[in-house]
Amino acid sequence: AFCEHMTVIARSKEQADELARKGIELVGAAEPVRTTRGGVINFHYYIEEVETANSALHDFDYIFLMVKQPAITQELINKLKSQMSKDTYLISFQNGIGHEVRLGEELGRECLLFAVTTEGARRESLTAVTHTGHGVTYIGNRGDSNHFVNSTHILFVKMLEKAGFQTMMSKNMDVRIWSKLTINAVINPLTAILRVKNGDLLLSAWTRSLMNSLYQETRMVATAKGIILPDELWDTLLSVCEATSLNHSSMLQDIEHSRRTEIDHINGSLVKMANELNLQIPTHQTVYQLVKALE
Ligand SMILES: NC(=O)C1=CN([C@@H]2O[C@H](COP(=O)(O)OP(=O)(O)OC[C@H]3O[C@@H](n4cnc5c(N)ncnc54)[C@H](OP(=O)(O)O)[C@@H]3O)[C@@H](O)[C@H]2O)C=CC1
Ligand SMILES: CC(C)(CO)C(=O)C(=O)O
Repeated sequence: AFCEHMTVIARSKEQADELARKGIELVGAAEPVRTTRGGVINFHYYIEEVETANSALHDFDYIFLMVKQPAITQELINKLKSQMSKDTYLISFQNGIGHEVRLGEELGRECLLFAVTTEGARRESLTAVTHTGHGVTYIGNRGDSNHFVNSTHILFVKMLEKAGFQTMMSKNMDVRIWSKLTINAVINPLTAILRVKNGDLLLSAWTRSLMNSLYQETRMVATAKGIILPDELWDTLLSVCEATSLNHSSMLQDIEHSRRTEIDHINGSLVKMANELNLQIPTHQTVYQLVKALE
């Protein structure tokens, strides 16, 4: 990226040391790319030794929170709090729903921005990552859009653009979060349960019918929550399946690698909301239980 200083916080000391030695390698790029820009990127690590090892971290303008929802532990939230000044913004990149309420309660809504992205990335090793697909990233806050007057955000978006990420500020983040939630709540559990690629869901009338039930049930919950989803969302969902037809969805990959999935924050959140609203969403309930059983 084109910023003065960047700190990457890795999971372990081993990873941070490897990154400091080798830089980040972008696999599959036209030309070999390694981010070893001396003095610009620092690599730190999280966990046990964190308090002493990283005690110098502070004064970030923006923190990109790019972990899966189950990784947002209380410990991580406390750590984030300790690294934020009154001028720091935290940008939360998670799929699903639930994190926005929790982070808002813990960190305060005024310092929070949300990102919904269709960029694709996959970590290949401790230091290598593949950019699996170009997309668009929308960034904004939820509810009222006052923060958008902030000119620093405009510069920040320009910086992301310059680094090759198509980025836009959005005043409509609730709808964007819910639209992405709908797409993930349909494609992810079905591909994980059936162990098929995204495009395979389109090949059978049975899977299409399951997709449509999940879709209609999500719309029902969204409407009850006051979220007006776009009319064309079903067509968008089918296009995403086509455009990513050869992909293993992130949930299928998690199941294939025996990792915890984000099901609790995707279909699980919808089931919880439906229960609170006294709505029946049996297809979500069933896929939720099946993915939990697979986990
Ligand atoms: N990948 C993609 O293409 C897209 C992802 N998203 C969303 O973005 C979020 C992140 O996804 P993704 O990048 O794929 O997830 P990954 O799990 O692949 O990557 C997250 C990384 O964060 C590390 N990590 C977890 N906890 C900590 C911590 N406390 N300190 C430091 N590092 C930590 C993990 O380390 P370790 O592996 O060692 O646990 C892992 O390497 C998810 O909510 C996903 O749904 C949205 C759109 C596209
Ligand atoms: C849109 C989709 C389903 C693409 O694979 C995705 O976001 C995921 O795998 O989590």
